[in-house]
Amino acid sequence: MTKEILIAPSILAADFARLGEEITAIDAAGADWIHCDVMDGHFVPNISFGADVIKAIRPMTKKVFDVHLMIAPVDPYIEAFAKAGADVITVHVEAGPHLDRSLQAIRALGKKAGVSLCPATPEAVVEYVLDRIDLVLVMTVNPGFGGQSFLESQIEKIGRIRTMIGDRPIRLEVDGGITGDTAVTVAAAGADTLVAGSAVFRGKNCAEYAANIAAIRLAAEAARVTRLQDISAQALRTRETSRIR
Ligand SMILES: O=C(CO)[C@H](O)[C@H](O)COP(=O)(O)O
Repeated sequence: MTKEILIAPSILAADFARLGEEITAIDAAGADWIHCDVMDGHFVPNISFGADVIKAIRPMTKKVFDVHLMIAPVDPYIEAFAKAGADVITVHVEAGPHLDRSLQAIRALGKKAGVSLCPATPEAVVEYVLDRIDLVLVMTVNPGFGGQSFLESQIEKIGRIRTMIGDRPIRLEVDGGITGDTAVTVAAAGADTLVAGSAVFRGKNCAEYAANIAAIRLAAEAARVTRLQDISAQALRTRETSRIR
């Protein structure tokens, strides 16, 4: 069953010159998590910020810091991000070399562990780490830049991972091109945690950030409820059919 929708604004789209104020603003605007995109110019073709920046902004909010590491190698840096104040640390399947080892290292530091898949990566790998993770992050754009268009090709993958997760306490997060419209699509497919950069920070101030977050949440929550009702109705129909036979 999908959990209630969480909205995680990506600070990649924030005004870096006023990063502290931007964190305070999205906190007040109703962000559930703060999504931090760490890029190394090697695993992805862009450089964003590192552990020192996360440490500097950590005191600005009590909200969960959801740290998405788009870096390779990743293992030598996991501890630095844990110490900087990350609550959830997500690593890429493609970053290697040993995904299982990276996930164990994150949990050994007392943090929640996430695994992320680029758009062209099949989901089968998730099955082998289900007991090591708290989150799966499906990239709905190729990682590296904000403001890209949502890739429809990921919708079925989201649905298959939802089925794979079942009732486990694992969040299913999506990242890239999330707007009010695509929020409906991903929540209908089973996503419960939505990262949004441009669609939140295109606002000019806290009130506009709040309106943008609320619009995405409302759209996604309605789709989630419809999805759950459809599943219940289908289960009921299956029970009725088997009773009649
Ligand atoms: O991880 C990312 C890119 O690698 C960004 O978080 C993602 O693209 C969100 O930005 P937007 O909502 O503007 O698409």
